[in-house]
Formats: sequence, structure tokens, C-alpha cells
Amino acid sequence: MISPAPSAPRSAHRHRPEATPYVDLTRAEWSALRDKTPLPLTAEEVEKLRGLGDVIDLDEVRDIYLPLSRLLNLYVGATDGLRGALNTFLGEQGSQSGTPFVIGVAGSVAVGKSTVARLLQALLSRWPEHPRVELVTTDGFLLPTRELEARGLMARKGFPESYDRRALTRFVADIKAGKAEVTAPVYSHLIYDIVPGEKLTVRRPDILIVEGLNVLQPALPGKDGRTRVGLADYFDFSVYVDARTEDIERWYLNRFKKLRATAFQNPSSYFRRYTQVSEEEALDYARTTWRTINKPNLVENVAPTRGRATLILRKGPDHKVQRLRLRKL
Ligand SMILES: Nc1ncnc2c1ncn2[C@@H]1O[C@H](COP(=O)(O)OP(=O)(O)O)[C@@H](O)[C@H]1O
Ligand SMILES: CC(C)(COP(=O)(O)O)[C@@H](O)C(=O)NCCC(=O)O
Repeated sequence: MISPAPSAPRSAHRHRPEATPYVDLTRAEWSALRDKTPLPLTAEEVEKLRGLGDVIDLDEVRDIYLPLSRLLNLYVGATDGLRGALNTFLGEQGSQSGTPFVIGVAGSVAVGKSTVARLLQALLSRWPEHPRVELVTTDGFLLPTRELEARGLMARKGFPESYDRRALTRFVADIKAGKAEVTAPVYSHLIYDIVPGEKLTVRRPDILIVEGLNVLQPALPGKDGRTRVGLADYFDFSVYVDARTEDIERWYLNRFKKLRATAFQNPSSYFRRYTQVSEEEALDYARTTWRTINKPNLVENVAPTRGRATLILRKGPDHKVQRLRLRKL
């Protein structure tokens, strides 16, 4: 009699690798992917791009941001190829040229998104295929203070509802559609409000980088309950800058201390009053802002969008990227 084949031990099932749309890379594995991409920035240039409190040096640029600029250059070329295929298919119907490649950069307040976005802008503009790289921050689409006050949203600044989301999406849609000139309002950290009458103009870039807390938020459903096209639908690539919440809080408070010694001293600064009180009192205010606004926004709105990013950069306590997760499917 033939005995039945032994069934596979249960543990074999348990250890079968789970299907995942991502590839996880250590810093060393990722930095090896730079290939022969040359380093086009000097230490002085990196210094100028660095945000207050951020730690970034040439090693970080070489190990993390050069491989990323190489990957993005490959993506831009491949996306052009796809667009060519679509143009061939559509013929006269919908053929379009000069569509910019759009990159979203998301993450918490004080995680260092601006530095990542500025570095990408500098690195990507060095490639001959796409020299014109524009950077836009979403704070220009925050509702003006007058409007936030009228809607009772002053303590919700940075939450999705504190933005004019339709105007932001329309702005990116117009750029993507190849409109010759597209304008956006301008926000000032100095006056903590939209600057009346000031405009930022974007003229047909090769690449557009859109940086902000909520850029990966799904679109709000329309009044009829139907799904609408959202901002992230216009992205060809997106980066989520990630770190432990405790580390980000420390970076936020340290930056507040530095701003108190610099930008807040300006007589026009909204925060000038925090230069007139003790450091401890000023820090109490910053801690409260973190605890009541920025942290809840991170937990409720920003972090849940992380899984939508093409690439997640995970920073360690010293701002250096330790791990990366790249979407492969
Ligand atoms: N109150 C402020 N006054 C002046 N500059 C500020 C103030 N708050 C933030 N900034 C600067 O604005 C930029 C964006 O900050 P933020 O939105 O927290 O994003 P991130 O730190 O992720 O880049 C940073 O360069 C920061 O240094
Ligand atoms: C202006 C911000 C909402 C960030 O805007 P973003 O460009 O990410 O849209 C944020 O930096 C901010 O000021 N938050 C309000 C709470 C605070 O003062 O920290």
C-alpha cells in the first residue's frame, strides 16, 4: 500500500513570503543603485538648500538623493515613452505634447520635506533631458487667516479642510495640461498668512514638484457621492518622508528654538511675541501646537497616506535616511 504523501509542515505555509507591492532596501543597498550618476552639487550648494535644523551633507546627497535622481530620470524617460504610445493610439483625438512630469512630496510638519523637495529640484535640473524643474509648496492654497477664522479653523491649520483643495487640484491639472502660464497664491511663514496680491507663476516646466502635508490625500467625493479626480491622480511619482513621531516632535521644537533666535525677531513676524517671553514659555506654546495641531494631523491625516507613495524615505533620529521602500508593482 502506498502511504499518503506527508503533508507540508504547517510552518512552511506560515513562512511563505507575503505578496507585497514594495521592495524594501537598506541604505547601503539603495546607495549602490546610484550607478555612475555624478555628484553635481558642492558642499556650499547643499548648505544653501538645507532647511533650518535639517542635517544633510554631501554623503547623504550621494547615498540617498543621487540614486533617487537617477531613478526619476529613468521614470521621466519611460513616462515620455508611454505618452508617445498613447498619442499614437489617440491620433488627432487627444494627442498632447510637453506634459510635465509631476512629483509629490508628502510628510509631517518639520520632517524635512522642503529640504528633500529643494534637493530634488537642484539635482533633477542638472539632467539635460529635463532642465526646467519648478517647485511649489501647498501652503499657498491654505485659506487666508480671515477665512480660517470665519470657519473656526485657526486651530486646524494644515488639516485637509484648511486648504482650498479644489483650487490646488485645478492648479496642478492646468500645469499638467500644458497651459502656458499658471498662477498660485503665496503663503508667508513670517506673517502666518497668505500674502495679499502676491502670485507665483509656473510656465510649462519639464518637471513639477508639489510639496505639502496633504498631497497624497484621496479626493473628496462629489456631492452626488461619486469619486472625483484628486491631486495625487496627477502625480507620476511620489515620495513620503517618514520618521518616528517622537523624533519629528523633537525636530519641531528644536526648529522653534532656532526660529525664536532668528526669523521671529523680525518685527513683522507673527511669532514675535515668543521672543519677548522666556524660552520655557515659548516652548510651552510650541509643545501645545505640536500636541493639539501638528501631531493629530500627522496621525489622522498625513501618516495614513504613506502607503500611497511610490517611495518612502524612513529617517533615523539624526535625519539620515536609514531604510527605503519602493513600490514595484
Ligand atoms: N514660523 C516659521 N517662521 C519661518 N519659517 C518657518 C516657520 N515654520 C516653518 N518654517 C520653515 O518653513 C519650511 C517648511 O516647513 P514645514 O511645513 O514644517 O515642512 P518641512 O519641515 O517638512 O520642510 C521649513 O524650511 C521651515 O524651516
Ligand atoms: C504652513 C503649514 C500648514 C505647512 O503647509 P504645507 O506647505 O505643507 O501645505 C505648517 O507649516 C504650519 O504652519 N502649521 C500650523 C501649525 C504651526 O504653527 O506649526
